[in-house]
This record gives sequence, C-alpha cells and structure tokens, in this order.
Amino acid sequence: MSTKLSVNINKIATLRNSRGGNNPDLLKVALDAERYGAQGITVHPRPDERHIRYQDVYDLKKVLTTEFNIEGNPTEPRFVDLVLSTRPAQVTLVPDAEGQITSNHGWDTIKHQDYLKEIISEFQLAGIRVSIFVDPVKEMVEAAATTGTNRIELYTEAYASAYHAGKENAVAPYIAAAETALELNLGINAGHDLDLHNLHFFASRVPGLLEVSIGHALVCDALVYGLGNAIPMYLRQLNTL
Ligand SMILES: CC(=O)[C@@H](O)[C@H](O)COP(=O)(O)O
Ligand SMILES: NCC(=O)COP(=O)(O)O
Repeated sequence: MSTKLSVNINKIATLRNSRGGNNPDLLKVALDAERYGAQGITVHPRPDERHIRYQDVYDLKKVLTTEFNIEGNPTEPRFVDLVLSTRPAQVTLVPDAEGQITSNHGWDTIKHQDYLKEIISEFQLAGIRVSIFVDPVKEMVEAAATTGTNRIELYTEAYASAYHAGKENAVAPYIAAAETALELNLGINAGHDLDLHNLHFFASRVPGLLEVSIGHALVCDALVYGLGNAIPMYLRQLNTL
C-alpha cells in the first residue's frame, strides 16, 4: 500500500493575498502540483478568508483532476454549503475556532459524537468521503468510529515537535492510534508540520497510512528547490517514486 500525497496550497494563497493581485496564480500552482505528481490538493478555507477564499474553492473544483480535499469546521453554515455545492472527493472536519492561527487540536469525539454523526451523514449522503481530525488518543479514535466517519486524520504536530528529541517516542502514540483505527475499519490520514526530515519515518512506521496532507514545509522547500523538485522529494519519502 502506498501513501498518497495531498499538497496543501493555503500558503500559496497567503502569498497571493499579500499584494491583492493574482501572483502567484493559485490555480496554476495547483495544476502544476498535480503535474509534478501530487495525488491530491488540500485547502482549508477559514472564515476570515485570510488565505484560501471561498471563490478559490469553486474555481479549483472546476480544474483539478486529482483528489480534492477541503478542510474546515462544519459548525460554520457557510462552510457546509461550500462543501455540499462543490462536492470534493473528501471533506476533513477540523474543530478550529474562528481566527485561530493554525489548527491546534483534534475533535473531542466523545463530547461531540451526536453532532459529528449528523453532519458526517449529511456529507456522505452527498457522496463525499469524510475524515475527521483527531489527536492520537485511543478513546478519541474509538469514539470516532461510532460517528460513521470514513477516515480519521491524525494531527501530527506533537510528532513533528518531538521528532528530533526521540523519534521512537514521538511516533509511538500514532502507531497505537493507527492500530486501533485499523481494528475499527477506519481509514487513516495524517497531517500538520510533516516535512522532509520527519515524513519518511512516520510513513514507514504508522500502519495503514492512506494519505498525508502537507503544506507549510512543502511550500517552504519549494522556495529553495522549486515546486517541480520539492514534490518528487516528498513522494520519495513516501516511497511512491
Ligand atoms: C487541519 C490542519 O492540519 C492544518 O494544518 C491546516 O490545514 C493548516 O492550516 P493553516 O494553513 O491555516 O495553518
Ligand atoms: N491537514 C494538514 C495540512 O493540510 C497541512 O498542514 P501543514 O503541512 O501546513 O502543517
């Protein structure tokens, strides 16, 4: 089984928005990313539209040929409408508060179980695969399974920040969470702060990893190596090149 790479283009939109024009051209970068081997494109439109704008999502849906993954908080009615009207391959539900700098925690799948069940079935009825963002905690993964979600996305910030101090300890909770998920027939994605240093070890140790979404580090690497080199470098870490 190989792990797919979904390239998160939020930071391309951040750069574009900083000058108000269309440079860099988000659609062109997304299409280039696909051409260079990305197996999916991820966006996380936030309520303040500080990077990805809602209109970008409509525009991207028309041109992408790989898996389109839209991340966001479904407690925003505007987000739910956006996803239902663009029908991406996957929606990833993330419990971010408005104005949060970046994602910093997974769902409490016990507390929000009924809510998640309801919203997940709404997306699934529209033919959209659902993934929910969770911390690598056994109880959260177990309760995720009862929501009916197709997949979980393991929030990897804790892994990334502990990697250099000791990679075995850093990855251990993720292996355990993935084993629980596999027993419960949940698909497994992962993301946040994965990079060229920590990706290979994570993907080689976490069983059943279907997809990683990577943005910040990959865009930083693209500044140095070029997008056409950076994407194959990430694919090599996943053994897909
Ligand atoms: C859901 C997740 O893990 C995030 O990493 C997110 O997509 C990044 O969002 P920002 O680009 O706004 O930090
Ligand atoms: N879901 C994680 C994601 O899309 C990208 O996170 P990051 O690589 O920008 O930290």
